[in-house]
Amino acid sequence: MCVLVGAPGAGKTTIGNALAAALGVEFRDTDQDIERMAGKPIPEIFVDEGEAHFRTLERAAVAAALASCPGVLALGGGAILAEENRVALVGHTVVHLSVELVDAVKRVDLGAGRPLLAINPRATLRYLMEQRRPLYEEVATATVATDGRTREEIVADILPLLVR
Ligand SMILES: Nc1ncnc2c1ncn2[C@@H]1O[C@H](COP(=O)(O)OP(=O)(O)O)[C@@H](O)[C@H]1O
Ligand SMILES: O=C(O)C1=C[C@@H](OP(=O)(O)O)[C@@H](O)[C@H](O)C1
Ligand SMILES: [Mg+2]
Repeated sequence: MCVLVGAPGAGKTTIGNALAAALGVEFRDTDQDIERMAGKPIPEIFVDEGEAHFRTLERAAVAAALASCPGVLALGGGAILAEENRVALVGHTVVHLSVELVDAVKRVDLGAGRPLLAINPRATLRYLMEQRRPLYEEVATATVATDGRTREEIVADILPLLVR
């Protein structure tokens, strides 16, 4: 199993899908699992129940996804904030998809659905990325840079990192 971590806009969901397709294995994304568990989209969970409740659902989703062992698993950008999740990742192949602020801002601008970035996405992303970078590095067994690179180039970089 390969777990993808990184900042919002790093491409975890996109690259995870492409990587799983290239390998012919199952793809899971904890954000999609959380939406299914909650029966509503992530922005609504934040509005109705708050971030703390989202993080509780996220810890359950990470534990369940790791236990079910899909071929490729994308985590939400903030999943590594919980020590419980960082501990659960030990022993797995964890790839940090790194991204600099310029590309991350461009990419998150492409889509809605990230409640933490609803207001002033650039400043918020800069803060989140500074706060979290050491945690992504702590859990990662490898880092792949995504800036200015195509999905195909990134997938090609990840494939040799996977022990079969
Ligand atoms: N390497 C890339 N180059 C250009 N755009 C990308 C790349 N990877 C992802 N994207 C785009 O960036 C946006 C965010 O990607 P997403 O996979 O949702 O990131 P994450 O799950 O890490 O937040 C999407 O619109 C996606 O199509
Ligand atoms: O950075 C975060 O705290 C979050 C990132 C999102 O996932 P992506 O990193 O896939 O955008 C999603 O889990 C939620 O909006 C919270
Ligand atoms: Mg995602």
